[in-house]
Amino acid sequence: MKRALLIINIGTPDKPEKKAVRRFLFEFLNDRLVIDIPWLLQKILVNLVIIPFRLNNSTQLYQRLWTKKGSPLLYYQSSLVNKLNNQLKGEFDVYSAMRYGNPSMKSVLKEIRKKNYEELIVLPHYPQYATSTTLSTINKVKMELKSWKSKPDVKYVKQFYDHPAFINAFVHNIKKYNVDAYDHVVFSYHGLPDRQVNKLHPGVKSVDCSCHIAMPTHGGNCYKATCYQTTRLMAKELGLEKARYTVSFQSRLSKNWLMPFTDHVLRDLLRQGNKKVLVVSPAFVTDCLETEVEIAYEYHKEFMENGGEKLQLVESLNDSEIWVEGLAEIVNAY
Ligand SMILES: C=CC1=C(C)c2cc3[nH]c(cc4nc(cc5[nH]c(cc1n2)c(C)c5CCC(=O)O)C(CCC(=O)O)=C4C)c(C)c3C=C
Ligand SMILES: [Fe+2]
Ligand SMILES: [Fe+2]
Repeated sequence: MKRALLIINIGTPDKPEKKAVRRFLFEFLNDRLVIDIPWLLQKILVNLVIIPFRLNNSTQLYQRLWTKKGSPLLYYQSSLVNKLNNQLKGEFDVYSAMRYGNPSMKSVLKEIRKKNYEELIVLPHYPQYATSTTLSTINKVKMELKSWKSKPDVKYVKQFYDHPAFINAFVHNIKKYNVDAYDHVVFSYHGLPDRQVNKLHPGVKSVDCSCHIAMPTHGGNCYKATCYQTTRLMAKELGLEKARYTVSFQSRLSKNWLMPFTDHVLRDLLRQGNKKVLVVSPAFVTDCLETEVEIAYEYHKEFMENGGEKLQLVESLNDSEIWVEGLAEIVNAY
């Protein structure tokens, strides 16, 4: 059977320059599932407030992130897809696209369409489901497919936050560091507005729910619950006691996002005398602005300037052999 696998991540600007960053932020933040407020308010807030006020700072952050090979998110995913193409030869043709920016979903799906595949597996490259990432990606695929006369059988990998292949691959990276040599481990996830998490809590607000204690019955779709579950599974594999780690959320755009915030947690840890901290970021399968700049540069700088001795980020799965094999295992089950 002719099968295609399409791996989609969030995207990155074409260049670390104002014009390209503005174009990227414009497409990203005008998504109705990302800034999920009334239409007119979104247009005013995004285009007259958030983008104008963020642009200089975001461009500087992207300049710090950029390497000779470009943006890590893009080159790691391209390299991963090349390796997967070799690994899955004869079973799948593997493609890479970005939800915002390039390679665009539209252009890659156009290429896929020409090949008349019988089956298409779509894998939004996010371990934990969220409406602003996973659902937005799935909706965009569905929208593009609407105009196809002959459609393949499409399957969506909704999330893989608890898949042993994902957990083991991250644990493999964590074990490259001597966890016992650190005073504390922080599992830092990308944050979400409380509002988006609340929508998945019928009658209960995310601040009052118990998703951080155990997977609730509605847990499959709850980003907060799946972040905590990913952490528990990794901690179990590492033999890490509860008192030795903390879950936190980073990259907030405003207040009323999931708490506790990573920068606050790091400050508190330091105040309590934890001078050596290991940071794991399992919401990202690829290193990107949020890991390389926010954690490894900004949080690192603050931590060290305030008396910390070591703040070590565990590298993400990127294009590692263990993740190539892990993804092959995940998609082969579909
Ligand atoms: C788990 C993955 C992600 C979730 C959930 C997510 C939600 C989310 N993000 C924003 C706003 C921004 N995110 C930005 C960068 C960015 N976000 C993710 C992943 C998730 N976002 C990644 C991998 C990246 C980095 C991309 C790269 O090029 O390396 C940015 C741009 C940078 C900046 O200006 O800070 C914004 C803005 C919202 C509003 C949101 C949920 C509502
Ligand atoms: Fe983000
Ligand atoms: Fe929940």
